[in-house]
Amino acid sequence: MERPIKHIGLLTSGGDAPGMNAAIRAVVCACEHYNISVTGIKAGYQGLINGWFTSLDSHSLIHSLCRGGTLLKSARCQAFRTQEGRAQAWQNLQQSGIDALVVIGGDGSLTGAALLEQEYPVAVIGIPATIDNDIFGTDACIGYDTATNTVVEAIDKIHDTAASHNRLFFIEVMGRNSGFIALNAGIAAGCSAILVPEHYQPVDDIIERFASCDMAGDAGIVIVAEGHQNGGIAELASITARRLPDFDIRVSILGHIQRGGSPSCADRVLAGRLGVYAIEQLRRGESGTMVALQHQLVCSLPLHDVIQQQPALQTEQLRVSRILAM
Ligand SMILES: Nc1ncnc2c1ncn2[C@@H]1O[C@H](COP(=O)(O)OP(=O)(O)O)[C@@H](O)[C@H]1O
Ligand SMILES: O=P(O)(O)OC[C@H]1O[C@](O)(COP(=O)(O)O)[C@@H](O)[C@@H]1O
Ligand SMILES: [Mg+2]
Repeated sequence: MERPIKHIGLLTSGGDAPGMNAAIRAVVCACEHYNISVTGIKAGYQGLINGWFTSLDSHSLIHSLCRGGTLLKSARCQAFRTQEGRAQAWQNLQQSGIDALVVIGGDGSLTGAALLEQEYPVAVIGIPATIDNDIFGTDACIGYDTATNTVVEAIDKIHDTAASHNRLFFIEVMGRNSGFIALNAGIAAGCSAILVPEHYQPVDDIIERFASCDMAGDAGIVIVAEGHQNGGIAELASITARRLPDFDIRVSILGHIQRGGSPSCADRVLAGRLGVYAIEQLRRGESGTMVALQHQLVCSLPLHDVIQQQPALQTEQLRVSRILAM
């Protein structure tokens, strides 16, 4: 039984991710298709609390598909973590006549969405978007494919100079608590070693790996997720330098270039499919769920299941990464 959703609110929250604009566009196009009006909420939950609302239509989103970042802007908002903050958010939704909220964001944003849905009578649906790819229940999050490609391109370039100078590079990539970027970019860029937060690998393993290679005359790249468990990347490099004095070692932190840029084809298509499906699920009366991709098909699952679990790195991929490391 379809329920009459007439007016939705839409926001992007947490770290921006390439493809968020494509998701905004998909939601707006689906709403126009199904005669639902859309209010854009600026700067995530901060704008929801402060009432930073704006109208959105598909004409205002021409050319947005190829742009990184988010036209709605994003934020990390402490106030939404409090009951008072969420009460204010609910009041603003009610005053604007919004009967469903679509949240595009990462694991934190989806946690906030689940709480709001639990506490107040408003339909809420989540769309997974984070370069970290650390959301349970979906094969991919919007932004991850683009970010990983950005990392691979950057490492390929560093590899050129590393090889020319016979240097060993430690390259830090994003991933506060998750190693998806490091693992997959590490495989794709042919890194010598991959350090991820999920699996502790002692520094000794890295040192042993290079010491046994007689590497003073060759290049090597160690890719390190920022959340890895061996201290900072600078410390990692300096321990290695002390133990392998013949090696010419450099550190490179890729930083926020990983979050920007035009979204890949895969991210645009994912955003399009999930955006449309989110509106169709709301029309079917669904709430408190996240739309997802599983085995190449769109589906949805309860937000509570999503936020209580962490997606695991596949052991098969870890094994492959070790076999392919040179
Ligand atoms: N436990 C929580 N309760 C309520 N709101 C939360 C919670 N965790 C995160 N949020 C909200 O979601 C926002 C984005 O979360 P964050 O973890 O920074 O990014 P992401 O959604 O990309 O993982 C936070 O700034 C906060 O407003
Ligand atoms: O830009 P900020 O606020 O410093 O955040 C950096 C963090 O955001 C991310 O890029 C994305 O994380 P979220 O999707 O959880 O926001 C992390 O990889 C990184 O640790
Ligand atoms: Mg997150």
